[in-house]
Amino acid sequence: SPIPGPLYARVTSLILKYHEFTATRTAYIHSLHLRYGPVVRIAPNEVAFASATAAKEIYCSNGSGYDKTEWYDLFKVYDRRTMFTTLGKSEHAKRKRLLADRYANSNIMKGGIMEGIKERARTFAGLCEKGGKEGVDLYETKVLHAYAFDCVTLHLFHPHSTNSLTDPKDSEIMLEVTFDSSLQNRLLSHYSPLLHRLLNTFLSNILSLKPRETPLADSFVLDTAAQPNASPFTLLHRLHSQSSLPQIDIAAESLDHMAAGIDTTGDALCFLIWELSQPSSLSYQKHLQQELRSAPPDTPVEKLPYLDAVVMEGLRMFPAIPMSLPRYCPPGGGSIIDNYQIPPNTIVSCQPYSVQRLGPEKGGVFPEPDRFWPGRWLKAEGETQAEFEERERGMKRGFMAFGMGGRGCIGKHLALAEMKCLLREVYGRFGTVPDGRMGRGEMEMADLLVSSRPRGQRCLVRFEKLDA
Ligand code: HEM
Repeated sequence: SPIPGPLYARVTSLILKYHEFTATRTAYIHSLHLRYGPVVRIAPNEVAFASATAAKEIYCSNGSGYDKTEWYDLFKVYDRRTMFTTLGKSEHAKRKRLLADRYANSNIMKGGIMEGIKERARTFAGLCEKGGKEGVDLYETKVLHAYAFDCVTLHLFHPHSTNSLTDPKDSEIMLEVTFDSSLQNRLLSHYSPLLHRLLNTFLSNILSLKPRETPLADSFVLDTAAQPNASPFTLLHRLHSQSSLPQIDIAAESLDHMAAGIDTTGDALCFLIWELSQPSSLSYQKHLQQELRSAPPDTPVEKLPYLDAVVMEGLRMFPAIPMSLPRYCPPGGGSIIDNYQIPPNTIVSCQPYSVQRLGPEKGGVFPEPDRFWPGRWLKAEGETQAEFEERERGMKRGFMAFGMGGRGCIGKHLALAEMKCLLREVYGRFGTVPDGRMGRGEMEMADLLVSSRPRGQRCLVRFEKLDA
C-alpha cells in the first residue's frame, strides 16, 4: 500500500524545505506523525519513521545501520571527514576503533575526569548562588554551555582544558562555537552551492545570514591538538599515541567532539532545569532534592536512582538532537521497514523527538508522551520486578536521545556524568523557579542544523537556597 503522508509530499520537497529554512522541521514532521502515524512520506524520496522497530532497522542493522547521507557533509571540519561525518560503514568503524576506549564509562569514571567535572559543577553552583533572587539567564549567558565546554575540553585536552565559567578569554571561544545563526546560510550551501555562491554577499550583508566562522575556536584547537603532553585519560593522548593520523585530522576530530559536546549537554540541561522549575514539576523537584540531600556525600552519581530517572525523562522529552538522522535505504532490493517496501536509496530517518513523543495509540512507545514524569523510569507500586524490567526494556528500545547502534553518541557516558554532577550540585543546594518575565512559547524547541535551542533564546530561572 502507498506510504501514508500528504499528497504534495509525493511530488515536491518544497514544503519540507520551507520548514527547514524556518527552523520548524522537527515540529512539522512530528505533526505529520500525529496525523498519519509512525510512517510518513515527507518528500518524494524521503520517508520518516517514529517506531522503535524502524529505529532498530535503520540504525542498528548489521551493527551500525544504514549509511549516512551527504547531509553530513555540512559538518566537515577543516574540509576533513571526522568519525561523525564518515558516510560508509568501514571508514567509520576504522576511525571508531581508534577513539572508542576514551569514551568508555570506565575511563569517564576515573578520578581525573570525574573530579574535574565535579569541580566545574561546584563553580557553576557558585554562579547560581551569586545570581540569587535576581535569577540567572541559563541560555543567554551560556553558563550551562560554558560548563559543558569546560568539561569536554577536560576530557579532550587536559591539562590544556578551558575555564570558560570564570575566564572571559575562554568564554569568548565558547561563545563563538555556541551562538550559531548560520542555519539558512548552511542549508543553501547544501542544497544549491551555485546559488549560495551567487548570493553570498547579499545573504551576509543584507540579510545577516552569515556563514559559520569560528577563528578563536579554530586556533585554540589547532594549537592545543599539537601539544605533546596531554594526560593519559584524554582523547588527545590517545590520538597522539595510537594513531598515525595527520595533525590536521587530529585537530579536526578534536574540534568535532568539542562542538558535539557543548550545545547538546548545555541545551539538554537548560530544557531540563526549566521543566523541573515549573509548578507542575514541584513534587519531582522535591523528590530529587530529598534523594540528593539524604545520600552520603561520597555516593557515586550513577547510584542515585531518582537522579537517573530525572535525567532520562529530561532527555526523553527534550532530546538535544531532536531532528531526523538521515540514512540511505541500502542499494539492491531496498528494505521492508514497518511493513512498507522502501525502494533502494530512499532517504529514511527517525527523529528522536517523535520516537520519544508519540504515544502507543499512534504507534509509538511512551504512554502520555507529553507528560514530564520521571517516575515512569522507576518500578511502580504493585509492579513486580519482572514486569518492571519488561516495561523498562520497552522504553529503552524507544529511547533515542543518543541515537542508536554503532553510530550512536560516543560521548553518552561523558554527557550523563556531566548532567548528573551538575544537577546534584544544583538541587542539593537550591530550589529553582521560573522567572515571571518569561513569555509563553519562549522555551519551545527551535531547530538548528540537528540540535535545537529555546525559541526565545533565553531561559530565566531563579535559584532559592535551601536550608542547610
Ligand atoms: C546530552 C548530550 C548529548 C546528546 C543528546 C547527544 C546526541 C547524539 C546523537 C543523537 C548522535 C547521533 C547523531 C547521528 O546519527 O547523526 C550523536 C553522535 C555523536 N556524539 Fe553526541 N550527544 C551528546 C553529547 C555528546 C558529547 C559530550 C560528545 C563528546 C565529547 C559527543 C560526541 C558525539 C560524536 C563524536 C558523535 C558521532 C558518533 C559517530 O558517528 O560514531 N556527544 N550524539
